[in-house]
Amino acid sequence: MSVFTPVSAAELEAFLRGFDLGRLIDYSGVAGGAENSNFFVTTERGEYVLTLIERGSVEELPFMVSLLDHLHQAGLPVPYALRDRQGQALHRLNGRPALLQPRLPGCHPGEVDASHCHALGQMLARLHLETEGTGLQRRSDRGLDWMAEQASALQARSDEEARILLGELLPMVERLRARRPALPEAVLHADLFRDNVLFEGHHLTGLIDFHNAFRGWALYDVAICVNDWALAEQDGLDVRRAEALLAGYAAVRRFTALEAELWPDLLRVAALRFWLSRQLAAEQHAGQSGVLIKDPQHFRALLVHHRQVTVGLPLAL
Ligand SMILES: Nc1ncnc2c1ncn2[C@@H]1O[C@H](COP(=O)(O)OP(=O)(O)OP(=O)(O)O)[C@@H](O)[C@H]1O
Ligand SMILES: N[C@@H](CCO)C(=O)O
Repeated sequence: MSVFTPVSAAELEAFLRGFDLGRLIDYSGVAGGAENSNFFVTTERGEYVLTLIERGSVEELPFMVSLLDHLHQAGLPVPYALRDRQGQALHRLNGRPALLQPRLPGCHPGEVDASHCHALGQMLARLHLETEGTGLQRRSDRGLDWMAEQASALQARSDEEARILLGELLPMVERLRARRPALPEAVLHADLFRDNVLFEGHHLTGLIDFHNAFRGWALYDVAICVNDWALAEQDGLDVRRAEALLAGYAAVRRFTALEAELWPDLLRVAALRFWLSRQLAAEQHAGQSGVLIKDPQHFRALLVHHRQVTVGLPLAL
């Protein structure tokens, strides 16, 4: 499991006394996360998730709190920071910034089908429409500049096949950095993998883990989702699931011609970002027990497949 910072029952009871949630009944560390320490907490009033933030700067947290308040008020199924008796949303526990949020119902879909993908596409487009006009601003610490730097560094310590692949990708990253195309922008979740979405059957009940959210190209978020939700058994994309996700999205927000043109590049950029971050995490946590390491090679294989992109964006006629 991935609990980097332990919390004792006495520490949690003291923390909860600041809220109006009744007494602690039970709690347990959550095994699923790879970046933060999470605990499921049951009190006399209900079920909650306590998160201790392990990465990123504290100055960025008010952005996430405001974003989740905004989305919650707009009716999207997201968690949001519960306020204590003093009205405070952000706390500290055991030396870490801490948030307490309601626990959402549902679970991560085991087997993903086209209907899950369609629902996800619709919800992603709603997220973008709800945030495109807000003043919520945050830059990603894993944007194109970071990718260019990390891809060059990885190239220098890789085998020949990876060096060739990175050699193809770096000029594309540089082109996008130089061109800065006028793609539609919104606040992106930027990490909406299957383990950050909850379903009850085919009903989407939760989007969680907004720690990577930032303002950027909406299409990049779509690409991140397609790379995970439409992944085929053999590393390429499953066309049915990819098309269902894109159709769900396009039913709520139409794609533009420029988005259709840059779609193959955005799919590659989205895969590169997670190859690089997984590679760094794998090197950083090598040999440590109890830390969930996600496979970087998976995205490298997907990038080989993405040399030829066969799924296009649906454009309204
Ligand atoms: N509000 C919530 N409601 C229900 N379950 C939640 C909630 N927040 C977190 N979880 C559960 O805890 C797990 C880990 O949470 P989260 O994805 O936020 O952790 P993380 O370390 O930031 O993860 P990641 O691996 O995506 O970086 C989730 O997969 C989910 O099962
Ligand atoms: N969802 C990410 C981890 C968190 O950024 C991955 O699968 O690599």
